[in-house]
Amino acid sequence: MKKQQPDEKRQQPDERRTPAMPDAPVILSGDPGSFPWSVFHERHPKLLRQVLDALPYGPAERRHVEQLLAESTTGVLTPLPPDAPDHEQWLRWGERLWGLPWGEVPFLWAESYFYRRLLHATGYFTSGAWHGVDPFGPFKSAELANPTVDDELATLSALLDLPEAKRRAALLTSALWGNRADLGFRITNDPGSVTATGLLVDDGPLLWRELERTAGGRVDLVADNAGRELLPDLVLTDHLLTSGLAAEMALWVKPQPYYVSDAMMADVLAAVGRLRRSKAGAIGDRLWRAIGDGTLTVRTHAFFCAPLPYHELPAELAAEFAGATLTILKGDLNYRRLVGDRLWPPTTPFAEAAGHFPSPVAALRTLKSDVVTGLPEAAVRELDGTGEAWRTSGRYGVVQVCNAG
Ligand SMILES: O=P(O)(O)OC[C@@]1(O)O[C@H](CO)[C@@H](O)[C@@H]1O
Repeated sequence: MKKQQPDEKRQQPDERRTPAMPDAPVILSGDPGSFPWSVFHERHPKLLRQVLDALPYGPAERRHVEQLLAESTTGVLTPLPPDAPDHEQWLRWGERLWGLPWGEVPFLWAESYFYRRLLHATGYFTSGAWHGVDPFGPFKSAELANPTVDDELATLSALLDLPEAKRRAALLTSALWGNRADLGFRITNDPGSVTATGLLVDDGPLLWRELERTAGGRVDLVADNAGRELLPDLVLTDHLLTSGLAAEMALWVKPQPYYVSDAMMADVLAAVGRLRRSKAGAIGDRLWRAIGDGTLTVRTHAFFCAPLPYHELPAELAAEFAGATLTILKGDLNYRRLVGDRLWPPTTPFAEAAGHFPSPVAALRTLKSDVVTGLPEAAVRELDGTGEAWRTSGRYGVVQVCNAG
């Protein structure tokens, strides 16, 4: 008999919205040598060292961070303390998982919980001096302050002068490859050595056709990383609004620090401010006004830091997305949550894995984890033949669309 995977035991909240998931194995992180194992045993130790170097946390916070590292690499899952504001919520999310070694629960679940525990260790939710201090804040600020960002913004601004077809392709390309800029990924990958090589699926033309077909509606963009990824996302947002392809936009961000550089409201404000002080100042000013008059709403929800796939969207969030003419999901983690963090055969049709989403959906994603769907068989054969870690190298990307009319 097949061994039951931990997240198969959990009751699905709404069977009507949850298609029968095929039997692809859920990704776990306990296998030495696997990518998820390296995240816990190589990436996280470096990350925690950088966090402790970047801010003068006191002995108690430092001790808690060291304890988290030990627990998440060699220990078992223990719940948040009872006075944590989301203690009950996590107890439910982790039902039947508490007490298991971290490597034996779904990778997506364990990574999400790691970031939540880091906030606990650094006092983010505890009343006291460190309350509300983003442990990744120094990295995010340093990235935006980098003088090379000025050149990138000048280039992005110049895209708007290109002829329509070229402009569209360039805007998507910038938003897509901007996803390589995530700070978590760069902890174990030298950005200089990672050159983008290939778009494995390009549904870009279909995406623009869908935007034209539904012009005048509300387009949602589920952001991923702050800084260098969010800047091109904002330029794309501005274009969709000024061109009339979207009458309104919703930009969904994380409610709290997560996966190192994931964008929160504070990061949106910092990025818009950075745009306003650059050669792309006109774009920044338009976005500022759009936020002010409600044409662009920045939104968030606790579910964006939940350890669950989008098959389990809470009803109120599913209803919000159902009102979008198109939802654009950025990045690797959103992709994992959209299709389910499973070892799908890479030729599994994207629509089969993503068709449950409440609106037409487009994924702009650089491949930085094992999950992938919708690839042509010949491409998979060729990539496998290279011996390269193509699923996790950040050198490949996809633009995939599903549920379009
Ligand atoms: O969502 P993002 O920012 O594109 O990527 C998140 C990421 O860095 O985190 C995971 C490993 O920690 C991988 O799935 C992926 O590489």
